[in-house]
Amino acid sequence: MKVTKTHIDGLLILEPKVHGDERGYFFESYRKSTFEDEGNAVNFIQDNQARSIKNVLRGLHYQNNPVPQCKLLRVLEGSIWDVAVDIRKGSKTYGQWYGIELSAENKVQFLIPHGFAHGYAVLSDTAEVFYKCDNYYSKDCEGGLYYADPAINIDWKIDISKAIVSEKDQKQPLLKDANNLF
Ligand SMILES: Cc1cn([C@H]2C[C@H](O)[C@@H](COP(=O)(O)OP(=O)(O)O[C@H]3O[C@@H](C)C(=O)[C@@H](O)[C@H]3O)O2)c(=O)[nH]c1=O
Repeated sequence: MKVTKTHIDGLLILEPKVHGDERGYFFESYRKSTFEDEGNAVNFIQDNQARSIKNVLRGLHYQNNPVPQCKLLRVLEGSIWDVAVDIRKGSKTYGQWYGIELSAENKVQFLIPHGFAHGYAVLSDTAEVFYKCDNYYSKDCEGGLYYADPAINIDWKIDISKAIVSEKDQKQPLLKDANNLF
């Protein structure tokens, strides 16, 4: 697994070594020691899978303390533009976002630690997204930010006027009004 750091501390890009042959391919999709080697030991305890159609935009979401979630994202079918926003108060990159295309074809994975809001937009006709989490889902601790907050100014790589967004996500607060950040 090739691990690349981004300019935002803690966000990692992972690229598995794919062994191709006449049968198809094989790769290790998860190896715990990868994160230990990075000094970032994570104990994943929940897996999620979501299917979406083109232009669906999910997010921005995070979970508050005491159950923050570290997420390891990958795409099983199609492609998405995956975005993490640094919401760690005091971080030198607070309020900044990082985006990366994850697809079934490129097999890239994205590690989003505690202290980030996360969302993605679907670029392909359909996309099947799979992610591991290090804490269980807690409805009571859900937090969110408005995906089109001008202060964050995310380029979602889709026509935002065509974005398909849940009712909940249309009403998420702006970063300046969110009072439960990290
Ligand atoms: C996230 C989650 C949702 N649910 C339920 C709640 C609800 O009835 C239904 C759909 O939930 P949502 O609308 O919140 O699903 P979704 O908008 O896909 O939420 C996800 O968005 C991405 C961007 C993330 O980062 C994830 O952590 C998660 O928040 O599934 C669970 O049972 N377990 C879970 O872990």
